Amino acid sequence: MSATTLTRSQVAAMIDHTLLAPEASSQAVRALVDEARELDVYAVCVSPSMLPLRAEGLVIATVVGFPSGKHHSLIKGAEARLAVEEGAREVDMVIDIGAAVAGDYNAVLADILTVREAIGFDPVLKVIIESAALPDEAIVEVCRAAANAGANFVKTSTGFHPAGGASEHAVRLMAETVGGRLGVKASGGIRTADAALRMIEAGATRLGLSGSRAVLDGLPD
Ligand SMILES: O=C[C@H](O)COP(=O)(O)O
Repeated sequence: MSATTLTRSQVAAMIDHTLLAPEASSQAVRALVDEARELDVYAVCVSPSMLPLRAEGLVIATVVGFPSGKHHSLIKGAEARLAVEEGAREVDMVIDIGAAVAGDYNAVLADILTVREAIGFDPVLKVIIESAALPDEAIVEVCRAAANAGANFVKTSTGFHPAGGASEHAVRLMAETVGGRLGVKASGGIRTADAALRMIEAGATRLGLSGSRAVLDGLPD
C-alpha cells in the first residue's frame, strides 16, 4: 500500500509517542501517557529514570546511553536491564557514534551485543545510529552490525543531535540495508503528516514523535 493512502489509525499504530526532554516532570510523563491513550498510538517512549510507569494498554519503550551514546557498554547494558525489570518492553540504545565515525564497526557490534546480552532476546532492541552525523558507508555498516548483534530495529536519531534528525535518504538507505530483517524507526524532527508519510514511503516501519497529535491531525480518518 502506498503511504499516501494511510489513515490516521494506521499511522497511529506505528508511533512511539515520545517525551525525552531533560526537564520532563512526572506530571508531563503522565500527560504523555494520557495523550497516547487518546491518540491510540502503539507505545510511549520515556527516559529510564521515569520508570516504572503505569501505562496499561500501551507498550513502554525507553532509551539507554541517551543521547550521546558515549557511555561505557556495561553501563548501557545495566541501564537497559534495569529498565526491562521496571517494565520497559522496548529499549532504544544509542551507539558509540564516534566509533562509527572512525570506522570501528567491531566496537559498534560489541556495544550492541553487550546490551542485547544484558536484556536477553525477549525485549525489542532498537539501535539509534544518529544517521545525520554519519556518512552513508557508516550508516550501512552500523545497520549490518545491528542485524548481526540481534537487534530488532535500527533508528535514525535521538532528536537531540546538532547535525539533525531523520531524513528520507537515511531511512531509505537503512531500509535497503536491513529492511525485511529489522524494522526501521524514523525519529527526530518529524512534525507533519506529510513528513511522516514521506518517512514511511522511504521504508520506515515505526515513527518516534514528540508531536504525534499534529502529525495525526493531518491524516484522514
Ligand atoms: O526518539 C525520539 C525523538 O526524541 C523524538 O524527536 P522529536 O521530538 O523531534 O519528535
